[in-house]
Amino acid sequence: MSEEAMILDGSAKSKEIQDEISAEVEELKEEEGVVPKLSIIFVGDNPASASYIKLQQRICNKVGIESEVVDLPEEISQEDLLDELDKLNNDDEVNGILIQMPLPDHIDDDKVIRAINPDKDIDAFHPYNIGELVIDGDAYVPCTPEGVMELFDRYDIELRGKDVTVVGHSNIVGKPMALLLLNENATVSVCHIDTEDTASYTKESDIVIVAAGVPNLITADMVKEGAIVIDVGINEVDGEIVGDVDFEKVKEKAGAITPVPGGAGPMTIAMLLKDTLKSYKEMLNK
Ligand SMILES: Nc1nc(=O)c2c([nH]1)NC[C@@H]1CN(c3ccc(C(=O)N[C@@H](CCC(=O)O)C(=O)O)cc3)C=[N+]21
Repeated sequence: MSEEAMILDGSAKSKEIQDEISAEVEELKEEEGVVPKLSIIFVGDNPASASYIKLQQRICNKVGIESEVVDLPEEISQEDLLDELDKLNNDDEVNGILIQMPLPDHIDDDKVIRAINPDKDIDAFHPYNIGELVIDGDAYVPCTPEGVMELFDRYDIELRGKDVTVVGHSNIVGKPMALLLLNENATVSVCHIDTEDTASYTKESDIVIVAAGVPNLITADMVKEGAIVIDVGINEVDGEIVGDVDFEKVKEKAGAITPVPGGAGPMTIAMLLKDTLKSYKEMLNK
């Protein structure tokens, strides 16, 4: 029998990054007298969003980044939401803007996304930032795939020439993930809901990255011996948080694997902080 997979510890790496950011914020605060600020737009009262926002605010607080939640009622009109967004777009004290998803059904997500000031769009929802990613430019990258790349970097995992399969093709995870990997010269396949035989791709891959939102989607028979498996799924099953990978079985076969919780999630939050700090530094230089 093969050895168990190495656990890629997103929580530990996230703490490492938080310490680095905290030190830099402390230094900048002394020089500038102000700290970076993140504004979170929260429409409605989805409990999952509320708890995620609390987590973000706790970690912002820990590293010395100011955070505010702009709490808006579920029934807010599109126009009023755009007005609130515009206030943040034009507020010199606001460095990062995060629009908590999902938005209510009567709001046109696309209109809202296109209205974010791209310079403050730390989630990289705006087409400007996505376009820069396509040409490997210097702009914001969606936090979750950015966090996965940071995890590869901090574990010295080489991507050049590797066969990688991304399962899931959302605008905020799967697609930008594939572009980031391609920019590092990995050979990338993207599987999704209409892929006929996802296993035929994952079985041949050195690295499998899953962001589908389906518990136990990836089973041990679907991964190559020694492969690296990154689980981006966050699902609630019987009151517990689980990913998209059958973790217990897959870890017997994989070479390295991220746990849920404690894997991609904490890396996402670390990138949120990193990008808010980046915006702050860029706004100082303008
Ligand atoms: N505009 C926008 N940007 C987002 O980035 C965004 C969003 N909307 N809407 C909701 C999802 C969800 N999401 C999570 C990120 C990290 C954890 C995380 O760190 N979770 C911990 C577990 C926390 C627990 O146990 O409750 C972990 O994985 O270890 C969770 C959820 C970001 N999202």
